[in-house]
Amino acid sequence: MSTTETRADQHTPMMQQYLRLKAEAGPMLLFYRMGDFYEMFYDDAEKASRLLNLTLTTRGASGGVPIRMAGVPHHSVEQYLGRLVKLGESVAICEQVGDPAASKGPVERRIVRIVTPGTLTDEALLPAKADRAVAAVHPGSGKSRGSAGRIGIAWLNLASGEFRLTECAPALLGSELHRIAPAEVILAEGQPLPVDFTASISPVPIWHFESSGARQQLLGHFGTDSLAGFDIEDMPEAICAAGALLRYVSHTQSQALAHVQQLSADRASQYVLLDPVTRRNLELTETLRGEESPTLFSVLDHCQTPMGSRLLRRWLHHPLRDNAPAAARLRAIETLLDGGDPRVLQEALSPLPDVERIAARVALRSVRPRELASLRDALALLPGLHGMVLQLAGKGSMLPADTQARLPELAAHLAPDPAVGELLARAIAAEPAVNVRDGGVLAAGFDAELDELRMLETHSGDFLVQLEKRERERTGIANLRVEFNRVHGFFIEVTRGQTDKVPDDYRRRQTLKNAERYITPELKTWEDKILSAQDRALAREKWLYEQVLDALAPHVRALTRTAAALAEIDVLASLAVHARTNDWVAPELVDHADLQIEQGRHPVVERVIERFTPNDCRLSQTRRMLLITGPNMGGKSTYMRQTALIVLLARVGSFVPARGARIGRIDRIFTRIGAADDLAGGRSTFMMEMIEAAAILASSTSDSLVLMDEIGRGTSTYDGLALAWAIAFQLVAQNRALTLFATHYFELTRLPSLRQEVANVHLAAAESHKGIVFLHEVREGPASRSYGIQVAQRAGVPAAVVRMARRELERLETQGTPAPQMALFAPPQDETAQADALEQSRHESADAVRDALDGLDPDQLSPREALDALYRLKSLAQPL
Ligand SMILES: Nc1ncnc2c1ncn2[C@@H]1O[C@H](COP(=O)(O)OP(=O)(O)OP(=O)(O)O)[C@@H](O)[C@H]1O
Repeated sequence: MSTTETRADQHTPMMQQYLRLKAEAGPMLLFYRMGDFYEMFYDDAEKASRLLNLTLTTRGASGGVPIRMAGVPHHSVEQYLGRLVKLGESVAICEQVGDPAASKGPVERRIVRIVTPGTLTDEALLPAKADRAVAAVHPGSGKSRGSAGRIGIAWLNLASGEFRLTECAPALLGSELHRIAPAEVILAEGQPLPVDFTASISPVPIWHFESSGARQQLLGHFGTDSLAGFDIEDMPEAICAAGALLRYVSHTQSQALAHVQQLSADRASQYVLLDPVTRRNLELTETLRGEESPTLFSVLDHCQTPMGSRLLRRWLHHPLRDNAPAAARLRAIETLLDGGDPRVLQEALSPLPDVERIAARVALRSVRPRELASLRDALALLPGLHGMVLQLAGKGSMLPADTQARLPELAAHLAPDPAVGELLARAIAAEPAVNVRDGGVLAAGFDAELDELRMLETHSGDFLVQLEKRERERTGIANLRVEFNRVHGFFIEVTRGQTDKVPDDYRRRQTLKNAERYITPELKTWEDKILSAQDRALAREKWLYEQVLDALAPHVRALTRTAAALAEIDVLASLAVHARTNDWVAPELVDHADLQIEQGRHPVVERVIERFTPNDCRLSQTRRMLLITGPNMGGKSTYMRQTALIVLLARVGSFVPARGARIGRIDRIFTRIGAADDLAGGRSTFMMEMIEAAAILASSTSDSLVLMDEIGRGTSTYDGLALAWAIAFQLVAQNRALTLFATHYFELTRLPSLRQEVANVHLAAAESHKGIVFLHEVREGPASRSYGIQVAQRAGVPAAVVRMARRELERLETQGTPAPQMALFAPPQDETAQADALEQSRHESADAVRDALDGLDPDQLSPREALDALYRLKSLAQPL
């Protein structure tokens, strides 16, 4: 029976309290604190026992039905929470807040924290090197002026305080979500996410997205009268999303979100657009197999701090369209390299803790004593680091003054108000305890009252020794002992044979088998004093800790800025070190969407291959497409990917693996590489290929970089060839995109004779007596042959099969090119004849379609058969 089916008055008072809290928690799991455990009941118990492999038990009964129960010990709760959020679950944590001694019924309990996959701030639950944002998506009503068809997105990274918003066309929602990569997405109830994206979905009432309420939420949080100062007024749908998001996140935290102090807009024109497929194909932060390395991020990440690693990850996913900010980063890296060895800077950064997340937890008042101690130690190191960065910036001053401003700007944030460091140095013990409740967190000398209470404790040892000595003398009992245990407190223990010597003022406290335990008025008075001193010391420490947090609160913003500067310096140093060790160069950033790469290499493959062959790549207004031919395994994909990665790195503001590079303003990078089945989505490899090609044709511009690898190979030769030809033609003639087009269809190498912006290049291979040798060199002109059979031979295909293939190839080659292909690629002057032939075949195919339709009964078809029929009809309708 589920909780809702049982009448509330059938329950014990405790269960009534539980059900009330459970109603508040809604669909989330409720962790209900009972003593040393968090218990779950009913359906929650069942679900948690399944997800966490807990033992399912029962506790009492309600209306004759046993109540199912499962629990986790409170000391290991973080570990269980970690597992649940990984599974996409949210948990409401309910604690005892009342005083057990003072309460008549069950102790008062309250939900004090809600843990959701996108609102984590606890170090134990967060990945160190990746952000975990929560986003709200608001498919606009179109009611707001000028926002028809726009989708509003807002996202918040609670562990750093970063709060942003943007708007996009519905077609770009997938790209935007993959860029932002939230762990959790908030949507209005009943509204599905209109794109394919894996995240935990949290529905909220639809009115949370309502415009004026959402604005009020934001104004209330930021304490402003208008949103004008944020420069976001042109994004009405995104403002609705931001309001709903802030409401949701505030609800999950028991504290105000004091560190969320800015709301800024991301505009589409800021970044080079990467669609989800391209992000995946280029293996920026995850390999195609879903592993963490080797990726562009894994080879570049020499960051010393987790905040640096997180920023580098963000940079790689946000290449910049404008030259100025990317150039500023480049100049900073150059300056670091000119100034000496950037590894010295890395050494100075390495002891630093995660200041960004510590600052956020200060704001959320959940910071732990040891984090404050590490913040204190970090602040003490900052003056040295500040001097070092300024000195490096000064040394590298060979460069023009305006372009190297980034380092001094960052250095300025490394000198926060000294009051913070001083406060922490005075307040926090050198090595504080893990939890404030354990005591020993505040430093000696910070508070006179605490010192006095602690003094009482310290002197208690002396007092007990004195007392024991005195009592032995007074009673003549030589083995009398004064001791303490948690249950009975202080006592004087006398062995059984000596009890007749005990004076009258001894009161019996406990009888053991061989001894009696007593208390005396003197010991009792002292015990009261000491125990209350301990309690008071703990309470005082707790209070003082809160005072320290209050005093730190106004500095959170500055600390966050310091953290951001540290992270950026860390990333710049990491890129500088990588550039120096791998012989990378600074690219020149230019305005036109041109690419000139001299002796470029693949940043990841060059790390795993002993002798990587560098290659040039030139694409410009007059040379817009390279048709790349060459044998399988010849290096076509590597060449294309390295070109895209070099462009991306340059747009990020990093050095690049090449001897020289001039990279222009690119608006988007598109890739159609490799085969990706979407069996779950019911789409075949060929279908996926065409969907991706359609997207590229629809959106690429003359400023886009397009990589097309073997388009059309997933279908019959003629279909594939025809499609590849038409797509290549369209890309160069209409889209005018900068395109690398790798193909096995030699017929395509005729395209340059029709369009002068297209050039043939090939990956060279040579045949020796041992078989084919791949040279991996890109040379002008088309490949002379495909070497498919030689590659198969090298791959270990049986000799008999290879022999048979050779014979078959010879036969095909002597037969010459089949006729339909000639017709297909006839030069444009044959257009009239072609038009007649087309007209004729149209009539024929219309008849064939009609016949086929007559034979179909839609009610009798399975979805699969319907799809097959649709394909058949489509191919019939295609004029031959
Ligand atoms: N420039 C290079 N220098 C050295 N080795 C290279 C180079 N380019 C590629 N290789 C090596 O050759 C292998 C095959 O490269 P790649 O996958 O790019 O070939 P391909 O032409 O795209 O093959 P296919 O047509 O079968 O997809 C790579 O795994 C890499 O080890």
